[in-house]
Amino acid sequence: MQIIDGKKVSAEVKERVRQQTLQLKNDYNITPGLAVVIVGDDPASRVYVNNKKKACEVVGFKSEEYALPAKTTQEELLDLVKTLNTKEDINGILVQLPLPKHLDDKAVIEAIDPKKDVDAFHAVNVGKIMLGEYDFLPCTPAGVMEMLHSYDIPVEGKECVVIGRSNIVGKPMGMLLLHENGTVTICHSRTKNLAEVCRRADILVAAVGIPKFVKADMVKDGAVVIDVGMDRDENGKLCGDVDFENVKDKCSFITPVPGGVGPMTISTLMKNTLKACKLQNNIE
Ligand SMILES: Nc1nc2c(c(=O)[nH]1)N[C@@H](CN(C=O)c1ccc(C(=O)N[C@@H](CCC(=O)O)C(=O)O)cc1)CN2
Ligand SMILES: [Mg+2]
Repeated sequence: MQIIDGKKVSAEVKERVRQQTLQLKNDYNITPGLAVVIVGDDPASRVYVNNKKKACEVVGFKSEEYALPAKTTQEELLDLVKTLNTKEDINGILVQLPLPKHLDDKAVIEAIDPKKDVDAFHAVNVGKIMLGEYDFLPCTPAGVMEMLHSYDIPVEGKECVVIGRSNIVGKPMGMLLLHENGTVTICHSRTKNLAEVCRRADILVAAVGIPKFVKADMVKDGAVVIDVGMDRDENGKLCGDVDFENVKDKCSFITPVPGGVGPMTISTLMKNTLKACKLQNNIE
């Protein structure tokens, strides 16, 4: 059994982005810029936003934070997004989710210029992913693929089971596995015989949002288990969707929480921002 080290792979990705950013600066005197928008004071969102700004510093990007109060109106938020769409020194716009309940996240995402949508949440980018002709990939699923590549884990012809069908993770995750010729099943709360379906998986991706949901009897011997969960256990400790301690010995590879998929989400965001900058400047 091997534990997939997301921190290590993420650091490698960021180092590649840093080198390319240096090159961009040398050749064209251009520095990629990312705008990070956070509304309200959700403590987890604050941590993620800080980590994104830190990552920008590491790779040599400019970052701008727009921290808006929880009572911000839909109109105010849309106005900010529209302003950022036209800012020349901003190549990527990221609105941290979840937004406070009174705000319509769909409308906000659709207001982002697709060329600056470094989360790849906009319908135009989602459509391009479906067609396999994309500029950006959504950060978490693309981070998972990067981990599989980094550990030379083949997808072609494998039984891939994704638990969860969110627009952010489950659905695009299935699509990316399909692009690499995996045989993909997406499970959800109405799936019958879920444990049986999961036991078929050579690659099992858990993105349900329920702490320690995946138990040992749902995992085939030698499976690759990827845990996208970011949950809290009964003691309030950070854990994933996989019952790691009881599952790990059945796996060939497994991702831990923390230190697995989470850091990959942020390094993919750096890749996307660099790509957005290059595309907007007609480079490559
Ligand atoms: N606009 C977006 N909103 C959200 C996204 C997203 O990709 N775009 N994803 C998640 C949150 N998220 C990034 O925004 C994210 C979550 C977790 C991590 C991470 O590195 N986690 C660490 C543990 C951190 C901790 O101690 O709490 C780990 O797993 O090691 C990074 C990014 C929802 N919103
Ligand atoms: Mg809402």
